[in-house]
Amino acid sequence: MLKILSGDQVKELDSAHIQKEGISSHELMERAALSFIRWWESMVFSKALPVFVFCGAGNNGGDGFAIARLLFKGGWNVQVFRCFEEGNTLSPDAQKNLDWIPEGVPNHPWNEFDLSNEGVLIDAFLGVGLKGPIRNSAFPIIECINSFPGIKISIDLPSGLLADSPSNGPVVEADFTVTFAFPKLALLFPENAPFTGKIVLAEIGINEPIYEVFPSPYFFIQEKDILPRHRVFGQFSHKGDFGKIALLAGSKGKMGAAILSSKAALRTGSGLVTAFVPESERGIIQSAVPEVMCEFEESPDWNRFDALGVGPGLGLDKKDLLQKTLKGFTKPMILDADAITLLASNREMISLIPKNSILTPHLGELERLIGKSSDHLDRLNRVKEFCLQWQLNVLIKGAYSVISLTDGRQLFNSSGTPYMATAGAGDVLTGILTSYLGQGYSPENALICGVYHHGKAGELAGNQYRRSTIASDILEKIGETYLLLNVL
Ligand SMILES: NC(=O)C1=CN([C@@H]2O[C@H](COP(=O)(O)OP(=O)(O)OC[C@H]3O[C@@H](n4cnc5c(N)ncnc54)[C@H](O)[C@@H]3O)[C@@H](O)[C@H]2O)[C@@H](O)CC1
Ligand SMILES: [K+]
Repeated sequence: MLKILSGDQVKELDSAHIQKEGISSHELMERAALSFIRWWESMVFSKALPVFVFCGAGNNGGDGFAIARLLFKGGWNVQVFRCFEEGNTLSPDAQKNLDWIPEGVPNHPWNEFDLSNEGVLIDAFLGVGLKGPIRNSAFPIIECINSFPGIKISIDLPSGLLADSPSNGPVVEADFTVTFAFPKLALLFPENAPFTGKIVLAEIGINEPIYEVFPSPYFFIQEKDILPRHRVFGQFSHKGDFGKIALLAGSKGKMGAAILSSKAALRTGSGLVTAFVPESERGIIQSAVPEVMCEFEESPDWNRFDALGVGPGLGLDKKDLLQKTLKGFTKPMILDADAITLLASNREMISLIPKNSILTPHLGELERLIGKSSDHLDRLNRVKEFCLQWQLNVLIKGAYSVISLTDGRQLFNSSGTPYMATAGAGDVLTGILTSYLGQGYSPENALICGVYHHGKAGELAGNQYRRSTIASDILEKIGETYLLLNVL
C-alpha cells in the first residue's frame, strides 16, 4: 500500500531520496514532469489546442516550467504565465527550469492572460508548499485560472488547497489533478471534490524502502495490493474450507437486503450461507436465491458459524435480538445498517461487540454513532478514536471509502464510482465482507479485498449501465473482478 505523507514530509522525502539514491531534487522534478507527459500523451488532446502553463515561484512552478519545455519539444503550442512579481527569488530548481525554457515559448506575467483564449490551462502555481491562509496577492491569480472556460489541469494539488488540512481561501477548480508519488490527503476529502476533478496518480519512481522512515497513519490501496491478500485454496478444498456463514438480515418489506447480501456472499466464494429471516418472509428469499439456506430461530447457537453479518434490512425493532446476538457470537462479526443505528441509540451495547469486528456505516449512520463532524479530517480523527477505544474496525463508506483499523491506521480505497450510490449497494458489501471473514481472512484483509472488489464491480457495472446501475448489477459483476485481478 502506498503511504500518504503529509505536505511537510514531502520536503524530507526529497532529501531522503537524495541521500539514499543519490538522485538530486532537480532530477526528481524532471521525473515528475516526464511522468506528467506520459499521462498527457495518453489523453490524446488535440494539437490544435494551445497550452497555457501558470507557474509559481516554488517547486510546483518548477514542475510547470519543466512541463512547458517538454510539451514544446513534443510540438505543442505552449505559453508560460509567471505567477510571481518581477525580481522575486525562485526556488533553485524552479529557477533552473525557468532558465531552460526554450526561446520559442512566450513567457508573460499572469495578468496578461487573455481569458477569451481556448485551450488547456496547466496550474503549476502552488503545491504542497502552501502554508497557512492564502495571501491576498494570490486571490486574483486563482480567480483568473477559475474564470478560464477551457480544460484545467492542476499539478500535484489544485492551487490554494492545503495538502492535509481544511482550506478556507479560494482554490483552483480543476478538471484533473495530476499528483506525484502518492495522493495528497486533502485530495481524498469529499468536500474537496469540486476542486480536484479527476485525480491521476503519476509515479516518480520513489522506492518503497524510502517511505519506511516516515511515520504516517494514512495509506492508499492500489490494485496491486489485492491479490497477495487473497487466500489461495487448493485442488482438494471443499465447501467447508470456504466457510459457513450466517446473515441476520431482512424483515417484512426489506427482504431485498437479505437477498442481496446472501447472493454477494455466495458470489465471493462462501461455502455455505444461512440467512436468518422472519419465518413469514422465508418464501421470498428461498425462491430468489435457491443456494441459500434459511433458519428462523431468534437466538441460535451462533458459534457454529465461521462468520456472521448482521443488519441489512433488519428493522429497528430488533434491539433484544441484536443484544443476544452480540453476546452469543465470540468471533469478529460484520455490523451494518440497522444494526449500527440500534448501536448508536443503545450505546451500552457497543462494549458487547466482539473485538476486531467490522462496522460499515454510511455517512448518516456514522454521524449517529460518533456525532457530527466539521469536515472529513475531523471525521477521520473521531473514527480513529472510536476504533482505538473499542478495538473495532470501521469502514467509512463513500468515494475513497476509508478503512479505519484497530491500530489507528486509515486506508483509502481507490476503486469505485458515483454510480454505486444506489439502494442495496451496502447490503452487497456486507455479504462480501462476511464471506471473506468466513473464508478465514483477517478483518483487515477481508476489508481490503472486499471493499476493493465491491468498488471494482461497481465500476464495471457503471461502465455498462451508467446512472441505471442497480445493486444487482454490482453483484453480477463480482465474478468479472476475479478475472480482472487474476484471483483464482
Ligand atoms: N519533493 C518532492 O518529492 C517533489 C516535489 N515536487 C513539486 O514540488 C512542490 C512543492 O514545492 P515547494 O515546497 O517549493 O512549494 P510550492 O511550490 O508548492 O509552494 C511554494 C510557493 O508557495 C508560496 N506560498 C506559500 N504559502 C503561501 C500562502 N499562504 N499564500 C500564497 N503563497 C504562498 C511561496 O511563496 C512559494 O512561492 C510539490 O507540490 C510538487 O509539485 C515535484 O517536483 C516532484 C518531487
Ligand atoms: K498546483
